[in-house]
Amino acid sequence: MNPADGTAAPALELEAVTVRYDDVTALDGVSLTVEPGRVCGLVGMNGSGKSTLFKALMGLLKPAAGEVRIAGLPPAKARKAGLVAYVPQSEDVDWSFPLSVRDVVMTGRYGHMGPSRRPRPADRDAVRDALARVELQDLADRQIGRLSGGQKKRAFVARGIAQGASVLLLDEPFAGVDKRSEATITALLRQLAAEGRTILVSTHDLHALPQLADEAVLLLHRVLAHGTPEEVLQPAQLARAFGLNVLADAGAGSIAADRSRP
Ligand SMILES: Nc1ncnc2c1ncn2[C@@H]1O[C@H](COP(=O)(O)OP(=O)(O)OP(=O)(O)O)[C@@H](O)[C@H]1O
Repeated sequence: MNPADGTAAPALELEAVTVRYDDVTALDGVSLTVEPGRVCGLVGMNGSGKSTLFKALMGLLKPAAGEVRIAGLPPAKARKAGLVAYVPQSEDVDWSFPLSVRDVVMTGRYGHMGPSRRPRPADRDAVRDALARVELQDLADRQIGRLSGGQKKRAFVARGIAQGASVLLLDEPFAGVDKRSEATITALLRQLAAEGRTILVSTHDLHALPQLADEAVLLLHRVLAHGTPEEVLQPAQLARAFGLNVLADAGAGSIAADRSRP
């Protein structure tokens, strides 16, 4: 809540945020506001700063300048309060870790447990409900690495649901995922937003953006455009974000920029 006027704070707010890795400026004065209950698609070429933006929102990277707030709170406080959940890129997860799907979802409850981390009935109920929500209840005992790409993403979304997060950050949930799983995850994210959660999701699938997102951001270290998916997907905007090759692709009936990445 905004104490000044009693209105709800934006779900996500960045104000002139600059993040540097030594001499690389990954984010350069990024300002962005996303209101509660929205799905916002984050689009940009490889290296444009999307993962850095997520890490800044999670408080994992400290901006050299500017301010980040989640539901009006600094990221560390929002994270401690369990308000924000992160679904990382698949490469950033050790899938050989000996945890079942249920165990992974249970880690979302740690903030609700005491220091012993012993699950109580309320924690088990929350995990069961979250698994049902993403339709993974039948695979709950399977080792997490033995899921398909789409199922792994759903397990992490379930972790965020069990946590009770109001903001979900998803870094390329559709990478390496087939079209059917992509549709399932899209429908799930839309339902979660309809219930009032806020979703920021990076994606390379520009064709699917209008079905996925209420609004979109085009990033190239700065915010090049922020508007409806239709506004953001204008060829002139895409050319600025991706270079001219995307225009040639669009002419050939494909605007899925750099999907050929390894
Ligand atoms: N740990 C790091 N040390 C140095 N430079 C980094 C580091 N992480 C990212 N960068 C650089 O910061 C810039 C933004 O990287 P980031 O990973 O945020 O991009 P991205 O849009 O998520 O890319 P991708 O689509 O490939 O995941 C790039 O130039 C990248 O090389």
